Amino acid sequence: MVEKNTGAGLRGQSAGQTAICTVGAEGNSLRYRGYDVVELAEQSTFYEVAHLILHGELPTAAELEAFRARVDGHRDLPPALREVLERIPASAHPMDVLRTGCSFLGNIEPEGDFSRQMDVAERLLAALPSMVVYWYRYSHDGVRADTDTGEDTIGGHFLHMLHGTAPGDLERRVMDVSLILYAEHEFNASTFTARVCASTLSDLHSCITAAIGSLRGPLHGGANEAAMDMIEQYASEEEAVADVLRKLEAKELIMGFGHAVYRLRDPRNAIIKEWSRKLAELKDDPLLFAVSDAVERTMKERKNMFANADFFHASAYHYMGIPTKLFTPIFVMSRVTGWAAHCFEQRANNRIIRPGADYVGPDDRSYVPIGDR
Ligand SMILES: CC(=O)SCCNC(=O)CCNC(=O)[C@H](O)C(C)(C)COP(=O)(O)OP(=O)(O)OC[C@H]1O[C@@H](n2cnc3c(N)ncnc32)[C@H](O)[C@@H]1OP(=O)(O)O
Ligand SMILES: O=C([O-])CC(=O)C(=O)O
Repeated sequence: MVEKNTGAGLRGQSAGQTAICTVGAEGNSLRYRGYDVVELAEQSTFYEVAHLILHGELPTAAELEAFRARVDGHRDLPPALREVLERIPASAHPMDVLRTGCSFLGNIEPEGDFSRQMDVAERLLAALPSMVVYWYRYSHDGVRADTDTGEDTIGGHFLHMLHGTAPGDLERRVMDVSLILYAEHEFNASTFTARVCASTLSDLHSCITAAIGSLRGPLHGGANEAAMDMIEQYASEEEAVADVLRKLEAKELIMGFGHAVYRLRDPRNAIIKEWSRKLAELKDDPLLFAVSDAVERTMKERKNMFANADFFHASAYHYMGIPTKLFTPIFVMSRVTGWAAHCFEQRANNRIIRPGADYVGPDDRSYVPIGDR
């Protein structure tokens, strides 16, 4: 008989060291290279945080300008990549589009020597938003969207390309905060995927492509889309509460709740929740926020469970007119910084990642020729 695997999902086990990020000894806080994410979300910009994660330190004013100029200068897409994107149907999931786009870029702009790893990371940071919106606008509206938006933030660039007009200041700031919150999270599933790939000394495009595939699932990054699919069904708070209670009774998962490492709260939730509230006010459209709030209260009261980073991202993105299927790609646009930094860290002190396994299959037996079976 197979015994219950108490170490399932490697939960609670250390799989190595990192200097990039920690959720703290209590698993209740989040720090990027020592800086509290709450402080970063209040005071910094995503470009500063991306520099911190990729280059190890917050930039000086001159370093920030140089970094921004390098990244912004990489937004355009080569014609061969545009052709590939134009062939992908509107029915595709944009996470699959990013997976293909990232992989294709690895063919036409290969990393080659690892000394080019930072160039590749900065190129991907700039190109992924252009890639996903270029495909979206072409496949859905027949428009070849201009990658030259003149926007000086990555979130602003994404919204401008998507809607064809400059976003408002609130939307620009919400996108920047969202990208800060999603940038890095220690040994989560997609980052660990990237590190396993890096540990074979593979190229950075392969590591990031693998990580995109891992983030796509609804138990990880895909939860922001799954949360939206749920909350948009409810016409009132009462309807939301009744349906969540029914789901809990049926032992269904409520997407956007629970966490593999946090036990009391996800520190990112209160931040994005507040921005979602501000957007609801700005748009004079309180329903989705009220429904989300009711779901959060019900989960706390009935299950003692808290919302994770994904839950209020759903309403926040929706208020900014972002189609649901582009939610998880925004996570990619940010987390590419964390993934790349982890690959660099793995490469700097590498040993191939290859855990053991407890064998629970049949005892030894002899081969039986096919005619005798
Ligand atoms: C940015 C991010 O990636 S954050 C995560 C995003 N994912 C989600 O929101 C998906 C919904 N949540 C989940 O599926 C899980 O909470 C995960 C995947 C995040 C963590 O999984 P685990 O570490 O295995 O969860 P954990 O051990 O805390 O689960 C304990 C119990 O709570 C239940 N539970 C966990 N999450 C939920 C949920 N969202 N809704 C209802 N019940 C839940 C589990 O089924 C389990 O019940 P059991 O003891 O009867 O089997
Ligand atoms: O750490 C995790 O398991 C998931 C998560 O919150 C993240 O990747 O941001």
